[in-house]
Amino acid sequence: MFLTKEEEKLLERGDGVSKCMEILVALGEIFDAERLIPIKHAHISGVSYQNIGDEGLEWLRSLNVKFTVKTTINPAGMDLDRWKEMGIDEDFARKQMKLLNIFKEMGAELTLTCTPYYIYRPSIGEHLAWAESSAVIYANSVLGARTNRESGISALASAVIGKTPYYGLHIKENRAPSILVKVECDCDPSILGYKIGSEIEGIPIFKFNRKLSDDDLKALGAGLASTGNVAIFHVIDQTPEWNDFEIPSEKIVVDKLELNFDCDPDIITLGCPHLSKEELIKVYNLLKNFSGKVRREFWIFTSRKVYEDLIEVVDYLEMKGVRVFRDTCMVVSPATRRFECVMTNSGKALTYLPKLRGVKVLYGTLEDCVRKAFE
Ligand SMILES: C/C(=C\C(=O)O)CCOP(=O)(O)O
Ligand code: SF4
Repeated sequence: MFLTKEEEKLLERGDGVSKCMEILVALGEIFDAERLIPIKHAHISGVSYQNIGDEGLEWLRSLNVKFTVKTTINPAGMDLDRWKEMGIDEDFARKQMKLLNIFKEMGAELTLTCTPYYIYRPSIGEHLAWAESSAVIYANSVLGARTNRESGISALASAVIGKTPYYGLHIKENRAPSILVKVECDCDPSILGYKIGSEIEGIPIFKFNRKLSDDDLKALGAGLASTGNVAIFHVIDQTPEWNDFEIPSEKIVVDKLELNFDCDPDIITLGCPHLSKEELIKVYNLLKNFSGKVRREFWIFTSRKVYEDLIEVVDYLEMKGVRVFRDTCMVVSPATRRFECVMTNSGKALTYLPKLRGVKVLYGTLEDCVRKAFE
């Protein structure tokens, strides 16, 4: 991969910046990138102390570097104000705060959400270096911005250098669909993504018989990326780049989805990815149909921005016994180990909770989840 004189000099410094350059050069060589390109925004995952532990914390501290572009970070392992209520112990909380202080000193905004696009909405064609697969696929598919599916470490290296190797989804022709998915059922987009992700190769373009909302597209992408190596999809008549390419001849038809999860939930959870304002209001409107408080643990996850923008809605949910947490989620928090069976409407959580937290899962639509909470 070609390096400018300035980029060569960064490699020769022998410090944390050189280590970040080495990571980008190694990536560039692996993927045969011709050069590095500047990025507007990096989003780093691997922020929960639960996921990176003491070694990750010490490596981060040893880098001793500063971010040179806008940098946001993924959820931590706890709500920074209500961690005791989540059942998090003091030792974990202390180490998580130490880790967040290192990110802050490096120049990250402590956004602690997997929905940075609700805070900074990238423009079409903008080059990013984002980790967090649900955010990556949303940026590429719904916004037409350009990022590869970065790891927490490669996103961090790009945040320091301000660049990323020019390969993959940064290049227009690599964003073309390779399979048409005709959807002939009124399927939950989250579960559609969850099922299709592992069944297809390449980039899907979907044909729906209805208009999908922004939240439907978010859920479809999160589900797709959780079970498959998909970082972009298109939807005919709906996503910004659907009409820039030929419609592929290869086609599958989806007319029904079968799931077989079964356990009695000791907690119901929503917000993987973090809920949008519209999704939080939807929960509010459903809860108004039930008298009294919920009868099971019901945890909702969203970003601080959405929480603060809808504080009256949050107050109502809390009055009904729902806990609305920020800064974290069931997948990356050790709080989840208190539970055995988690009910959720999120295809991504159905994938990651058993894998990363070792709990059983039960699928329900949003309406099923709210109803179950009162049973
Ligand atoms: C482990 C996760 C996030 C994190 O550690 O920040 C959740 C899954 O990450 P993906 O990038 O969606 O695989
Ligand atoms: S809520 Fe879901 S999408 Fe967001 S960080 Fe957690 S696992 Fe990832």
